[in-house]
Amino acid sequence: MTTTATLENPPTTDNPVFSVDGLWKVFGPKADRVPEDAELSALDPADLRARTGCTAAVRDVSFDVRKGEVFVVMGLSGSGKSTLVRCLTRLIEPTAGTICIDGEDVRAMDKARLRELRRHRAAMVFQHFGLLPHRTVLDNVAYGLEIQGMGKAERRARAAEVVTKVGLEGMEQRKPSQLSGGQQQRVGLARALAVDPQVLLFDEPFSALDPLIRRDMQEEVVRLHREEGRTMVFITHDLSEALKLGDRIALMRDGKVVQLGTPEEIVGSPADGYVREFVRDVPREHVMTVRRAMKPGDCAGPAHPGGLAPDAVVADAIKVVAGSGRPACVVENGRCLGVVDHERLLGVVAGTELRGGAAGTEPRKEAV
Ligand SMILES: Nc1ncnc2c1ncn2[C@@H]1O[C@H](COP(=O)(O)OP(=O)(O)OP(=O)(O)O)[C@@H](O)[C@H]1O
Repeated sequence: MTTTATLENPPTTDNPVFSVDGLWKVFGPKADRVPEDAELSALDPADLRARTGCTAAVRDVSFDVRKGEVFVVMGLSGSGKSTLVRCLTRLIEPTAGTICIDGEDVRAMDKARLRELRRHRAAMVFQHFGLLPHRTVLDNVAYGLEIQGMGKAERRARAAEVVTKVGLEGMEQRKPSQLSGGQQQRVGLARALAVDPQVLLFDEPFSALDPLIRRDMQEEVVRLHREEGRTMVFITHDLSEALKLGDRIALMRDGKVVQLGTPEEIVGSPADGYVREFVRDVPREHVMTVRRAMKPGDCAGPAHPGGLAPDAVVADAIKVVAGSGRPACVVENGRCLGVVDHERLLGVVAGTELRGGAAGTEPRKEAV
């Protein structure tokens, strides 16, 4: 389920695109006092509401979005996902904390700078695509460029390029009502892409689509990400979507980030009982990699049978091991990093490799 595709520009840890620290968004009367007051800020949501009439939609959240990654914000309805992502460009005003984009303080931006941020640097793709009904596909896609003041010929040429990129070639002159839901969503995506933003912010963009079209669109995002290495922040309440798209996932509950990690870390080393329950039914073999499943160490043989890449998922390794009837090597740059056999692979499927309490990305314990 994970995106193991090789990126031309893999995510980097230096110079995050967004850097968020101690972020709070409290709705309700005298919201400002909540983050400042140790007693109030420690209350659970129901008690806080009873005491103050306030809802803390985002509670003391800190994270970086790295350049080139797909950063997924996941959680159940009401956990604070939309509020958090809207705070990034101040579509919702944060109550406390800091937000920087490329080192620039978003909370200190004036109106003009904010407009520039939303138009050029961090474009949002909404669930309801916000298409203009009387305009053609091409003009809808060109709309963001028009707002930026780009001339007609230039913006139409640019829009035509992006329309092709999202697979809508030949539909340029249609109106939105003449498109399917998935095609409309592609127009919304193309419109955001046309302005060539540094970051794309997706707010549950595919939740209204039927499952097959949804899968198509997910693959489209994976493809765009692979080809362009564009930084994306993606909200979803759908775990399989999060696991499929995310390089890293922030799992939210009651306004807090309860775990931030790769799909493999979240599924393989849940931070607490809530996360464990959340990921209980995930087919682990589609998420866990052989790097984690292998017995580390060179096989000492000359041939390295199997030749699995370290990021191959266990499901693929099972096919290799079952096909050959013998253990397979995990190989990187011609070097054997370790070996997986059927026992290790089954241990991952069964979840028994967690026994002994593996945590974070530490080497896992022996399968039993
Ligand atoms: N304008 C508002 N005024 C008061 N409370 C709000 C407001 N907007 C959101 N909330 C509350 O903040 C909490 C988080 O809402 P938010 O919409 O961010 O959650 P979400 O995880 O995006 O949910 P969903 O998946 O249903 O969209 C909820 O309890 C919600 O009721």
